[in-house]
Amino acid sequence: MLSNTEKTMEKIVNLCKNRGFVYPGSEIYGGLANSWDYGPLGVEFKNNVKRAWWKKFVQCSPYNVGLDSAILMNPEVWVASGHVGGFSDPLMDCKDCKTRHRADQLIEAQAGISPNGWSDQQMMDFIKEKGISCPECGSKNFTDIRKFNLMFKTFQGVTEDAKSEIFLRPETAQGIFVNFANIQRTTRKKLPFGVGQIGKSFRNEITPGNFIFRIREFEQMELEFFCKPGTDLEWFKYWKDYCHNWILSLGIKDENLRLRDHDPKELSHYSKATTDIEYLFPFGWGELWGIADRTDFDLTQHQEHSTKSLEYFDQEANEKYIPYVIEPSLGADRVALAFLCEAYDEEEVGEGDTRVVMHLHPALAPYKACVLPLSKKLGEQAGKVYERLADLFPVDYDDAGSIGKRYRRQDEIGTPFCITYDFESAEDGCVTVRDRDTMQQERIAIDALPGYLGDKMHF
Ligand SMILES: Nc1ncnc2c1ncn2[C@@H]1O[C@H](COP(=O)(O)OP(=O)(O)OP(=O)(O)O)[C@@H](O)[C@H]1O
Repeated sequence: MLSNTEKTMEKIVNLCKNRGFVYPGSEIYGGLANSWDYGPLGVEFKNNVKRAWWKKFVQCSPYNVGLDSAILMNPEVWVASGHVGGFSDPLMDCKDCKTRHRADQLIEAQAGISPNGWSDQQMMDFIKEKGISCPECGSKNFTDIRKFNLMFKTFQGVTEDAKSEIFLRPETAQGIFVNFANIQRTTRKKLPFGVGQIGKSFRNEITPGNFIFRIREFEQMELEFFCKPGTDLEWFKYWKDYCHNWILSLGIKDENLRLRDHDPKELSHYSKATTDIEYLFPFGWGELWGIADRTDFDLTQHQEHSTKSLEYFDQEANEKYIPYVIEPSLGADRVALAFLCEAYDEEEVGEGDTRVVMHLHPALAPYKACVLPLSKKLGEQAGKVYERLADLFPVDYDDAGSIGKRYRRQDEIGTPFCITYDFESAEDGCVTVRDRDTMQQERIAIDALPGYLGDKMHF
């Protein structure tokens, strides 16, 4: 089994392009930098990632409900949230090769420390003092830091003036905060409760890259969990463990994960505690999931700016207060990339023979099984097995080439089971099921297949 540092992004990206997981965006027009399209396998896979999140964070949680709020919001929302004034990255240009960089990322990459919470001046001083250099040309000749707002701006309606200016949301969370009172009133939920949402977000990133790790149009899976002030640190721990377990249960190894607590100097001014769950990508450690205790900051801001009360009446305590919020925020594309990196493997099978295999958890695999007739003559009966299963799960059908070649094609796209219909199948009502990971085969009754596959998808 390859370790994560032995895997290369090049091989993973090529597999994704060649097998229809992810294509470069607008490719026939020469592409659009850092935009990607999910192909036939990619859309199934990414939907499975989102479903797996929804299942555990909304469906199975006794506390949480879901929401799907609009991408375009009243611009005042972004004033209240702090995004208009503060959602910017520290940008620096290399005066020699003219490349553009994020000062915080240069420090992190070259000095190995996180400058979260530092002022621009502190970063500039540090860069000069430690001789941080341009990763492209090695020069130390940088411009001063300029602030660059990451929100995409456009216009609503026919007039393109300041009054019709509108933003594409840079996070889904604010849609939850502005609906807090609606949701609480209509569901009659008592604290603690949470609201989960999956949706597109847009950030005009200065340095996008590393395939789908950092893109300008991406999807987030966010939970805003509202609780009584004073209970927040307990819930912070609860959700941190819950997130960690979710990711382990879908096949990511703990050795490729690290939970990094922000130290007090690094914390945002409104946050009491923040932990990032980081993953060891082939290009190094990267943030996967940000989990933060945001106190009552967001609801207080919206209460002030909207002048609508966002207080909660606690019947038991007979008091009113603004709830505290715990926010676990995860990028769907970013965690999809982590699952792809984790799953990718090249294995020796027999002398001088290797196979490429994606060990995706069955819940995430684009196809749960592939039905293979041993001979084309068995196509009609095998087709019936396929139809029966296709009604329940996404499954593939392949009758081209030798069984060995067909297995390899399915291994490469992560199909966990290959189901061979052979000349005995009509008589004994059974098929041979081959397991992708162990390559072991077992004989299973056709009638038992739905239950067999269903059990394997559990996590
Ligand atoms: N440009 C992006 N492309 C893909 N996913 C993203 C992007 N920006 C954020 N995310 C995802 O959304 C999550 C929450 O967003 P958050 O604002 O906390 O990120 P961030 O701390 O700004 O990330 P980074 O430091 O990597 O820019 C991140 O942990 C990540 O999984």
